[in-house]
Amino acid sequence: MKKTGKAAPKKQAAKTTTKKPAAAKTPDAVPPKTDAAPLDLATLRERIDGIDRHIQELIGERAQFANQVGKAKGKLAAAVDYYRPEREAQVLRRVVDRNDGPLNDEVLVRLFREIMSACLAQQEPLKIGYLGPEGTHSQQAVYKHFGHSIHGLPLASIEEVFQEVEAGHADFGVVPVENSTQGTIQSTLDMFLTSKLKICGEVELRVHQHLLSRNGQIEGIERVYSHPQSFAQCKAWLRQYLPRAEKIPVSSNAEAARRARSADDSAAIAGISAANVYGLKSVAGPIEDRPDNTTRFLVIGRELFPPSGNDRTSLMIFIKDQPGALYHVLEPFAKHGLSMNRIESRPGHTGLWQYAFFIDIGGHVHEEAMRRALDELADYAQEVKVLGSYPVAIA
Ligand SMILES: O=C(O)C(=O)C[C@]1(C(=O)O)C=C[C@@H](O)C=C1
Repeated sequence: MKKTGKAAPKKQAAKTTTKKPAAAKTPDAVPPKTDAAPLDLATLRERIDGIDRHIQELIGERAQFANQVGKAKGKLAAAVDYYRPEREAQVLRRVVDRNDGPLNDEVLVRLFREIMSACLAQQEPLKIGYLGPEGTHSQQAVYKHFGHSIHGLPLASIEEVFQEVEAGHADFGVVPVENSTQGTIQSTLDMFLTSKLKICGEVELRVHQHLLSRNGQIEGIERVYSHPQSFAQCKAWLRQYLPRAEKIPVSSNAEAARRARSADDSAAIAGISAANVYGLKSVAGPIEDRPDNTTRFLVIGRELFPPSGNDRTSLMIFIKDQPGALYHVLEPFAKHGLSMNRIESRPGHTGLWQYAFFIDIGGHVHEEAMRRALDELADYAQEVKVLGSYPVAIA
């Protein structure tokens, strides 16, 4: 959101107990007009100093209560046992509901996530595995979901992220599962064919790609490194501006940035955070062909968490080889008022031409409607695996 730069101060410590009208949610909402003369700079800063003192006291107080909540949970073994994604989702939804501007929902959710992240890290920071190296969009997704008070473990592959969580070396993992421009990341879905891990969260990240190079100049660029997904997201831009440059696919955008830093005639397509990590300059950006380019990531862990009130369930279903089996498998969800957001089939690795259906349904497996639907479809399914029930992504 663009700040308005208007001098009028925000209502001081406004308590908003009622839900705001929809119109007030516009990102560019300006502070209310008053007849009072604008305050001078020194007075404004004095007010800000006062508010900062107040915010700091409240954050300290909140951290103390969070610590007591931790103690009330009893003597638990590790940070992962204190983490409650369903509670975090409820806290953040309330933040969104209360938001009266001028900061937008995304900004406020980010600030509150950081506060909860710091509160939780008082016990011990969570260890989160992701597809590294540092500077990837996966790392950004980790911070968006868990805040910065965590210990990030950059790993070499999606498979390794699963392995490290399974082995208990990481508390959770964050893996990309689909992109709005490029579709499913099949290697992630395939991991669920054999993995026992549960999906315990989802993160949606607007992905902005930049062309990065050592000197920030487009002239003289002979080759471009990037992950194949990122090349595909920037196809039209590359065709227009660098049609003759060699395109070299590598394992991650961060790896592309690492290579581009060693020669002036090379560039990388990567997120802007890779520019900071690898000391590169932005030649152009954002350069993705679709401005709403978004990647959805899954948070994987070892257990299923209780409902948050607005959840999604991911299932993997093998159907019986008989007429109408897929129809009968899907019918109970419609009957019980559960909406299906996504269906995808992948070779099941169980026999020739056998397919696994990956299905996302609104609701949680601990809820009655979902339990009934799962009971009813059992007759037509060879196998049903609940991959997880988790809070729907927030802002
Ligand atoms: O409510 C809890 O169970 C807490 O531990 C507190 C808190 C928070 O800061 O609000 C911290 C970590 C949990 O993941 C959820 C919430």
